[in-house]
Amino acid sequence: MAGGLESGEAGLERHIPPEDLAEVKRILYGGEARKLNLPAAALSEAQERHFELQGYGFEAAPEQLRRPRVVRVGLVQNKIPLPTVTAVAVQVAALHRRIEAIVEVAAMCGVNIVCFQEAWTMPFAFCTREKLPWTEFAESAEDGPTTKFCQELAKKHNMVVISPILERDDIHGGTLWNTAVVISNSGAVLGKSRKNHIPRVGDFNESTYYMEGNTGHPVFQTQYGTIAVNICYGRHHPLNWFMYSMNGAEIIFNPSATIGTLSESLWPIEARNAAIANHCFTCPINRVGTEYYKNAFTSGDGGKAHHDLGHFYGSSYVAAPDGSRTPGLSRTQDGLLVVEMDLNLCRQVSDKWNFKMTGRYEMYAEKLTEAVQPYFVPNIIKE
Ligand SMILES: NC(=O)NCCC(=O)O
Repeated sequence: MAGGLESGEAGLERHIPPEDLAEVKRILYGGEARKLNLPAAALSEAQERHFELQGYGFEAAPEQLRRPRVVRVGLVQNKIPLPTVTAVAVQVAALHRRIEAIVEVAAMCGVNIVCFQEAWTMPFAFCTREKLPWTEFAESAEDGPTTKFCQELAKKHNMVVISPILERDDIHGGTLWNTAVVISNSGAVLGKSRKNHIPRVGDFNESTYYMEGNTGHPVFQTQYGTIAVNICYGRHHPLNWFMYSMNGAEIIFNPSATIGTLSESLWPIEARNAAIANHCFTCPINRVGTEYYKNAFTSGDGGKAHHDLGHFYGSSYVAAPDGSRTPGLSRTQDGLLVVEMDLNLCRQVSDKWNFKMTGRYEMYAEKLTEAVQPYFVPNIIKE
């Protein structure tokens, strides 16, 4: 349910007495995030184009030997602009136009790396279990029309673009994957990262469509920092975040599609905890709106057949390695969140808390190797 609440933060601002608000935010959010001074032209374009624009910044302490490594990321959340019965090519074109308009504003705000929501070129139709027309939205990650479109955006705006799509892998028998394509600011395709964990919960029937990813935990060395993409349900797997971090990711994006009744109470916790545990920035992004399907589907739970998966609650935010976070974008509106961060904060927090240094990885590696064997005997001490 969307309910009447625009965002959790709006609720706090409305109901917490002004004299307590700063302390409440310190306890809940690790402090009041610094507001970015975004260009007036960008704010008015966002208003004109009907999306929310918010900007925040995270600082690091000055160092003697390293210059600040300041980067601006842009997180985009959006509704599907057309009904799901519209012709596939028309829906894709409308989404391209919508994203193009938002990315133009991101460029005005000096964004260096932009990330879109999971499967951004299509409705999140995996709940239906119907193959057509949904599999027709799948494209080549290397040279499909959406990748070409994003390459143009990247070159035009000198921006790294993370484009999560439904991938059709023609060199492997047309296999489908849920894939984030990472495009350098030069316009070159740097590579791709496939979704490792596929949900088996509620109406998220994604295993009907595509396979568990086989690209591991790649990180991408960009001009602006070392980045990785942990797609949606991978958010619930601490070891998945950890593996990207082990490969050196300083920013881990988490393009998602998830609904209020299922996960809204988990949303503020999981990515934020991953930022703390791995001394990195995390950027969870969720789509917005309710998407309706012509044919009703059931949840296999004896309940009534229905035409929608539920309300995608947006609320995209950024969490920093020191545990602080930005407010979330709206629960109901399209939005662009611009966040400036000094990546030096990652090592500074690591040197303070030493989670990487104190992690007993060799002990876990040895025991995990045993635990995944079929005849593993758990270490339980009995009387
Ligand atoms: N897209 C996706 O994996 N959704 C599953 C639900 C969730 O992870 O909250």
